[in-house]
This record gives sequence, C-alpha cells and structure tokens, in this order.
Amino acid sequence: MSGRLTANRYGKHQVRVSKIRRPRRAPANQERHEFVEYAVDVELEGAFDVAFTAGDNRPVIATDTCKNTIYVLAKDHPLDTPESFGVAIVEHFMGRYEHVSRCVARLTETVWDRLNDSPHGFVARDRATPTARVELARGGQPVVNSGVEKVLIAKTTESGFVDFHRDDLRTLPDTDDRILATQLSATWTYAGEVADFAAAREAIVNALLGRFLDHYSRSVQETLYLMGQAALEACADMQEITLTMPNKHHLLANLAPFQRENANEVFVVTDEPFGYITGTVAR
Ligand SMILES: O=c1[nH]c(=O)c2[nH]c(=O)[nH]c2[nH]1
Repeated sequence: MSGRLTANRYGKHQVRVSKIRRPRRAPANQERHEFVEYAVDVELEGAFDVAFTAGDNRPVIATDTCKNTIYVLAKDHPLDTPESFGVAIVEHFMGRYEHVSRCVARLTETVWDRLNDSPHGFVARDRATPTARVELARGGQPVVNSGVEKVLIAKTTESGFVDFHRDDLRTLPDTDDRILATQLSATWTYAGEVADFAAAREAIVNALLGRFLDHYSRSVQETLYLMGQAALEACADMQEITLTMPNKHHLLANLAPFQRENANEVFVVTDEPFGYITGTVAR
C-alpha cells in the first residue's frame, strides 16, 4: 500500500446546546430568564496518526466524548458570548489532553430575543447571526475571530454597475439604477485583548450597515471595500475583516410580451447562479 497520511483533524460538529440563565432563589414562575443557544463545532489535531494508519484508537478522544464535554462546560460557563465559550472549550481540551496539539472551536449563536417583554418567552432572530472561531495551539494563546452571518440587506436604488469589461461574451447592459441585495457575512480578527465581544460586534455591524447605505454603489466590490473600512474605523481593536457579499440578483422582469411597461418595478428574484464577491480589509 502506498500513500502517506500528511494531515488529519477530527472532532464533533453541530453540538447544539441551549442554556437558561436564571437569577438565583426565585420561584420558577417569577424568574426573568435569559435564553442562549449555540451550535458548536470542535476539532482536534495531535498524536492521532496511529488511529488512521494502524487502527490504534488508544489516543482517540471519542467525538462522543467531545460532545459530552460541551454540555459539561456549558453548565459551568455563563455562555455570555460565543467567543468566551469558545475560549473555555479550547482551553479545556488543551489543558486536559497533552497529546492534543491544536484545538479549534467554531460557534454559531441562535439569538433569542425577548417576546412581548415576557420573563420567559422568546422569539428567535434568524438574521445577523453571531459567529466565533477560537483556535489554540500548544504553547500559544487562544486566537479569537468573531463574525456575523445571514445579514440580508438590500437597497432599491443608489446602486449601478457600468463600464465593466466588454467582449463578445458580455450581454449584461450597463445600469445606473438597480437593486443591490446581498446576504452579508463577515469574520474579523483582533489586534489584542477585547473587553466586550458583544459590544464590538454591535459596533461593527452598525458600521457595516451604515456604510452600505451611505453612498452610491458603483459595484458590490467597491461597496464591500468601503464597508470594510467603516468597520475598521468603528472598532479600534479590529485588525482585519473579511467580507463575503453574494450578489442576490433581482433582474428586471420582461413584461414587454404582455404590453406592460416595467420602469424598475417588477423583478425576477434569482438564487442561482449568484455573483460571489469577497475581500479582506486590514488596518
Ligand atoms: O457589482 C457587481 N459586480 C460584479 O462583478 C458583477 N457582475 C455582474 O454580472 N453584476 C455585477 N455587479
């Protein structure tokens, strides 16, 4: 048999955990709860080669054990931010298992907003989902990246796309007035210690959204760059931000066969194929 094992990593994905944060010593129906939910991916690297190459499972921390660990850690941790829980997870694995050389945790939060100011009723926000990625290598410090995904934003004017490359395969006409719609996702790194991850994320998202609106967009590319700059201005701790802005096309519907004018009113909304634009802006 030939072929060497050159890299490996394993773990558990989509470990979904929720937690009720409750003030102490109140009867259950008088407590004002907070409700948090994360989906956690955890992956390990280390001295696991023999499991792949020799069927020797002795070093393998079962992915089932990884799953149990998340629930045990959730009991002891406030789950205040995905970043801080991610740090607790990677520090646990690195602290407990000497043969693990690197641990990565990725977390996605389901945000539960209070429903009608109820002490115990919540409604899930399915947009602007906080994300975090924490990596800890042996001998190093946890590296925290934060992010946000599923920010579905649109503007119905103040966007155009003209003068793009001309050749015999181009059919798209120039337009100086179009819908610009995207499902933004972003991840960013920090230069140093961050006191408040949630506040940083809020400032960054507000800056991204404000800049999305505040100019005439000549392309998704230009708007992405301007948004990245705005985020860097809004968060002094941020080192670098990567934005992904799929172009959610709204194409003018052709109503001519039906003897109707269509002055930028009715559009065909397409999911696929879609333009995919990504870029990184650093300080
Ligand atoms: O802002 C845009 N950038 C592109 O690269 C592109 N390509 C395209 O077909 N439409 C657009 N719009």
